[in-house]
Amino acid sequence: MKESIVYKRLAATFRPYLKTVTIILICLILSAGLNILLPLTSKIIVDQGLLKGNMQAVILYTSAAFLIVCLDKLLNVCKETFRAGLSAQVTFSLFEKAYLHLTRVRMSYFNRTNEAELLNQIGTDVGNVSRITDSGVFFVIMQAFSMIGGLCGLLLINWKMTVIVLCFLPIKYVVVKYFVKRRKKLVGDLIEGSSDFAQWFGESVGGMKEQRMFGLIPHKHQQFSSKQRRIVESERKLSLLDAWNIASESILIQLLMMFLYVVGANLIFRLQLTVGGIFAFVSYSAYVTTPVFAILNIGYMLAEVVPSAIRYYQFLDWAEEETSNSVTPASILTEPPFEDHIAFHNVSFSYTKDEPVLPHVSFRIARGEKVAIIGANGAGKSTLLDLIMRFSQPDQGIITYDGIDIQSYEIDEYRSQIALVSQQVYLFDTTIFGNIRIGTEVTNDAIEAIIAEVGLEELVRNSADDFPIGSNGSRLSGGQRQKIAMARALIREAPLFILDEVTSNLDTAARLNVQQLLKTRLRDKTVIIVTHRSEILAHVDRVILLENGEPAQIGSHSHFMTCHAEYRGWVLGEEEIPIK
Ligand SMILES: Nc1ncnc2c1ncn2[C@@H]1O[C@H](COP(=O)(O)OP(=O)(O)OP(=O)(O)O)[C@@H](O)[C@H]1O
Repeated sequence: MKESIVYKRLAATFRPYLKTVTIILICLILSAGLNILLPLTSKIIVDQGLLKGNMQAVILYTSAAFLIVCLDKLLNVCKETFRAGLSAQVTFSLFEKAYLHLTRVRMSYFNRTNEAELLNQIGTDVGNVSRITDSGVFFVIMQAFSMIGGLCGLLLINWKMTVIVLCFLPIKYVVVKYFVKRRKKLVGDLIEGSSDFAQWFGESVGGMKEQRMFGLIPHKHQQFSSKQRRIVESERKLSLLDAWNIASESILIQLLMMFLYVVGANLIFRLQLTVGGIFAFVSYSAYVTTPVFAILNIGYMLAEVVPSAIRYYQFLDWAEEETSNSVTPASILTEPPFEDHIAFHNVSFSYTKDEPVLPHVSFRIARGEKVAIIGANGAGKSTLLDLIMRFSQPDQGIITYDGIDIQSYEIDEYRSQIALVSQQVYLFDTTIFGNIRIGTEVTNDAIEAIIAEVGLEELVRNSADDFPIGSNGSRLSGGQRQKIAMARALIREAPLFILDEVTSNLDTAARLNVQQLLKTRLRDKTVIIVTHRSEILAHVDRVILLENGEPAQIGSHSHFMTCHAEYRGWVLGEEEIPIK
């Protein structure tokens, strides 16, 4: 992304707050105007008051200077009030945009990025980008205004000395340019290192059990050291660079002062300049040099903002949103009635080019039908469900819902017609009731009825009403988590019910419960269930068999049990082996 585009987009960030920005600018202009008067009053106090013994002039002009300072400080408080508000609003809106984008990006985005990495990336980028509303930036703007006044003041006092001040500016330009270039590189390294560390950290914490089980801690510690060292080294270099930048700036300013005092003294000795004049000149020269330093230094500050802004805008632009339908917005339908069937028409899908997971899959499931999906590990069962859920999109072919391409439905309305219990359940850190109620407005009685049906009664009876289940249900067993996931799907009363390997953690009684549900609560619903369990397969209407890279085969459980040896193996392999 070009830097010019980044600057344009950063400028656009201020567009909704033009009124606030205008008030801040007015405060800055007034403040700069007042400040320009100060060296003049000092000059008059020295030349007209102190050197001529005129007490009246001293009192009058010191009072004027006092009033100017008071007014300036009041303006500063007013400006800060608006600037702090602006800064808070910009930070909020940048974060909100990023968060809302995350809620809409295609699910495949999360395969590439873990939570820790995401939080680090968005937090760093929003923090850095919102620095454009820092007081430092507005200070630079104010300095630009006072520079013009300062230059007029210098020319009024002595043009020869003004030339010295102006000759000094290119030297600082070259020095600052060098520092900006170095800083950009170091900040880029730091961002990359932090993001790499965050990704590693997220993954390491996620696999903490495995680290302990397989004795990986020394190896992980080594990785930690090298990744953290990269970050602290970049930070150390940045601090050092800052120190050199400040030192070079101070040295250059002092050098300029030295020249000004030597030349100024020469002019005073030849009576071409007054004593008050040299003091006023030195003050005005600071008005000219500080803004130029500050304006050039803004590049130094932007060196931190730009890499973050590039990454932030790339995230907004490149992570494609799932709401960007392939059909035209005008043809989007809001209410999928699901009165008839769901069908795959020659659907192909692959995660990586030329390696189709699902090639040319076609089938039709009528309303109320119970269909099982079976296949070896990696055959594409979960992928097929993701396509139905619109977490992924087919590369070829279409999926229809009542004869209409599912992409044509408004995505939230479409998903509201489906209740999914996925293979990897995610539960929120709230109560059991809170997890079951999620996203619905059901009564406690309805929840209690579902709890009885999925076999969670005992757990609920033995735990307090406000028992928090922990992050992702960490205080529950695998089977209990699966039952909660079942309950929260059942309560949605959606016409299409999808179960992905839900029996994996369930005991015999709970599996029979699922079988029972097919005949009771799910009797009129369309059910798609991924399972290898014979007690469930025996109760479905049809089975869709997926084999790696092959088109789907459709038949009944008894048909596959007689004609498909591998199928028989999967099913019988799932039967419990009796202990002799
Ligand atoms: N996000 C992904 N990116 C790349 N490849 C993937 C991704 N998810 C799954 N795959 C690959 O796609 C294939 C099908 O995976 P899928 O999870 O659909 O299989 P499955 O039949 O549900 O397997 P299982 O019985 O083990 O749950 C596998 O070979 C897997 O490696």
